[in-house]
Amino acid sequence: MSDSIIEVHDLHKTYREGLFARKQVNALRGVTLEVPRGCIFGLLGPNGAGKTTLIKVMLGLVKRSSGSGNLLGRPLGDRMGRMKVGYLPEHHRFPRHLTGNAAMVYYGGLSGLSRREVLHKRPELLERVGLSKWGQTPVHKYSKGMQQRLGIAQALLHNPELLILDEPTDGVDPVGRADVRKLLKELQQEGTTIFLNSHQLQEIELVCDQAAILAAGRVQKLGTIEEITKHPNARIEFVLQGSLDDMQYALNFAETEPWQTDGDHLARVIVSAEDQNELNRCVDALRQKNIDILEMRRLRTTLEDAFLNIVSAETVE
Ligand SMILES: Nc1ncnc2c1ncn2[C@@H]1O[C@H](COP(=O)(O)OP(=O)(O)OP(=O)(O)O)[C@@H](O)[C@H]1O
Repeated sequence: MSDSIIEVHDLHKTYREGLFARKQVNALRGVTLEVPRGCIFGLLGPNGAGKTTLIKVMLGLVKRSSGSGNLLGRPLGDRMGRMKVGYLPEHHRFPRHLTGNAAMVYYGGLSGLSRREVLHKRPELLERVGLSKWGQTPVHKYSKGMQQRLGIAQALLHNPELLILDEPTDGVDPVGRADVRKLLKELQQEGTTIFLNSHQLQEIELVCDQAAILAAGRVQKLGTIEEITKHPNARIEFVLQGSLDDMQYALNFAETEPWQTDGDHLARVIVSAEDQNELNRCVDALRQKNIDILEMRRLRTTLEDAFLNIVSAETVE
């Protein structure tokens, strides 16, 4: 049996609107991806990329136009599969008059839990999300970060195997974001798989093991964060000490970016080395000239760079 918790294959979704449904929006145009059990998976994409549509199709809240897939081993939209999912929708709003405690009972009821079951689980969950002292307070007095944490607590009420969070840190300040990250890591350690849809690239980079970049309804890139941020041409940064003339002589065969030097004995230079042989050749040439290699590191692009490259390429096409 596959150990993927989500598998979707060639998913398409076309919304039809307007008079006689003449206007069509192709929100998903052949999405294929797999999410391994136990990982924190990030879905990234610009506005309108199709992220929320993908989540809704996975949950069966929106009907797909074509394609197939399964969620927790059940066909997409199947009720049994959905029962093991905790979901925090984008822009969710709690009824303003409810207290935190009452909101938990209300949402627990929507997940099919009895009041007794909710009362049993509620103290532990509110404690986990740092809201144990706020249960009696009306939700409209909560900050945005507190509301999101309460949203996560309600999504956890029925011990889901998979937690799907649509923009969980939207509008949350840096301290609140760090709290959410810590909570997600703890949940992962306890065996929960987390599917996170976020605009916050740095959040994804800090918390996710794997990610997909979605643009214009298609997966443009999929893999571990390391794979996504790997630079196509390996760039190695050297910090060198010794005679500047000798350094430049030693590396004259290599492709380098402009040198930065202190004008005396120290230099920082970035070398493009296609493979390990070329890197070894640089190191050998430097050492033959008695140059000290103080630092050597492989440069990576940030997730933001990777994202912008992919998204701008998609816009140009
Ligand atoms: N119910 C709907 N009817 C018609 N078009 C829709 C509907 N829901 C979404 N769309 C369109 O489908 C496309 C994808 O929207 P979706 O909300 O899935 O994107 P998103 O990546 O989640 O965007 P955002 O980051 O802005 O929330 C957009 O062009 C959007 O306008």
